[in-house]
Amino acid sequence: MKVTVVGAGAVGASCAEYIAMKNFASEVVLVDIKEGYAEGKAMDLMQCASLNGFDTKITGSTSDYSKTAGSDIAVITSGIPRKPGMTREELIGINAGIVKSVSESLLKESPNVIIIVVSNPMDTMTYLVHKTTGLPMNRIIGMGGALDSARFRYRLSEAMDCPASDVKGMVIAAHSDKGMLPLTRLAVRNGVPASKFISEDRLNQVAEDTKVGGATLTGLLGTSAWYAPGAAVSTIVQAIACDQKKMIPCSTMLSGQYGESDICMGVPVILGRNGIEKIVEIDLNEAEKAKFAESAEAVRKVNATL
Ligand SMILES: NC(=O)c1ccc[n+]([C@@H]2O[C@H](COP(=O)([O-])OP(=O)(O)OC[C@H]3O[C@@H](n4cnc5c(N)ncnc54)[C@H](O)[C@@H]3O)[C@@H](O)[C@H]2O)c1
Ligand SMILES: O=C(O)C[C@H](O)C(=O)O
Repeated sequence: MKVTVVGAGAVGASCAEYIAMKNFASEVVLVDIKEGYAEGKAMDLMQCASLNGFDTKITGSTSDYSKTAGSDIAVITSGIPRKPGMTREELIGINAGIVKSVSESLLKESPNVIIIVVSNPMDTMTYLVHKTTGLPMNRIIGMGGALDSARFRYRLSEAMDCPASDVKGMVIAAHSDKGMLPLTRLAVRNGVPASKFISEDRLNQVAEDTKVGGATLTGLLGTSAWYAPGAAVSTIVQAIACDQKKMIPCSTMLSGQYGESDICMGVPVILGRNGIEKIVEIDLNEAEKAKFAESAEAVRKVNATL
C-alpha cells in the first residue's frame, strides 16, 4: 500500500507520522514545493522508526511526482492555513490553484489513486477536485467530519466528565465555523443518550464549542491545528487501506442524498478498499434538516466563487 501526502507542513507531516505509527502502509511519499523540505521531514520521521517500531518507508520529494507513481491513496494538504480572525473560506484564492494543479499531477502518475482532500475551504476544494479530475465519487473524499466528530467527542467527554472512549457522536454538514451540524440528539455515552447526563443548555454549549473548534485552536496556536487533523486523516487512510468498512462522516459529492445535489458536504459514509462505498442516509428531524440545508446554501455560495 503506497500513500502519497502532498504538503509536508504541519498537517502533512503529522498525517505521515500517524500513518507510519499505525504500521499498515508499506510506503509513504511526502511531496512539497519547498526545496528539500519533504526530504527533511521524511528523514526526521524515518529516524523515529527504530524508536517507535514501525516498518513503513517514508521518502520525500521536492515537486517530483514521478516518485509518487502507483500510489493507492493520496492526501492533499498543500496550501495555506488560516491565521487568527480568518475564516477557512478566505483561503480559497490561494488554495484553489494549488489543489487543482496538485490533483492533476497526482492523477498523471497514479491513475487509480483515491484522493483525500484536506486543504481548506475543504468542502469547496473537494468539489474542485471533482470538477478538475472527473473521477468517480467514491475516489474523492473530503476530510472534515472525522476531525469535527473527534472534537465533538472531546467536548462531550469534558461535559460528561468521562473518557472520550466512552462517547460516540458525529458531526455532519459543512466543515465551517457556522455550517457544522453536531448531532447532539444522537450522541451517546456507552449507548445511553448524552441528554441523560447533561442538560440541554450544556449540550447546546458543547455543539457551539465544537463548531468553533478549529478557530479556537487557531487563536491559541497562531495557525491552525495539526495533531488531530493528522490523526483524523490517518484513520481514513487506514479504513481504506485495510478495507475496514468503517462509518465516518466525510465530504462527498451528493446526488440527491439529504436533499442536495452537485455539492460536496459532510455525511456519514462507509469507507473500504474502494474509497466511499456507500453514503448512509440517517433520518434527520425537521430542525436538523433545516440546518443542513442552510449549511449547503453557504457552501454553494463559496463554490460559486471558484
Ligand atoms: N480539512 C481539515 O480538517 C483541515 C485540518 C487542518 C488543516 N487544514 C488545512 O490544511 C492545509 C495545510 O495546513 P498546514 O497547517 O499543514 O499548513 P502548512 O503551511 O504547515 O503546510 C502546507 C504545506 O503545503 C506546501 N505547499 C504549498 N503549495 C504547494 C504545492 N503546490 N505543492 C506541494 N506543496 C505545497 C507548503 O510549502 C507547506 O509546507 C491548510 O489549507 C489548512 O487550512 C484542513
Ligand atoms: O480551522 C482550520 O482552519 C483548520 C482546520 O479546518 C481545522 O478544523 O482544524
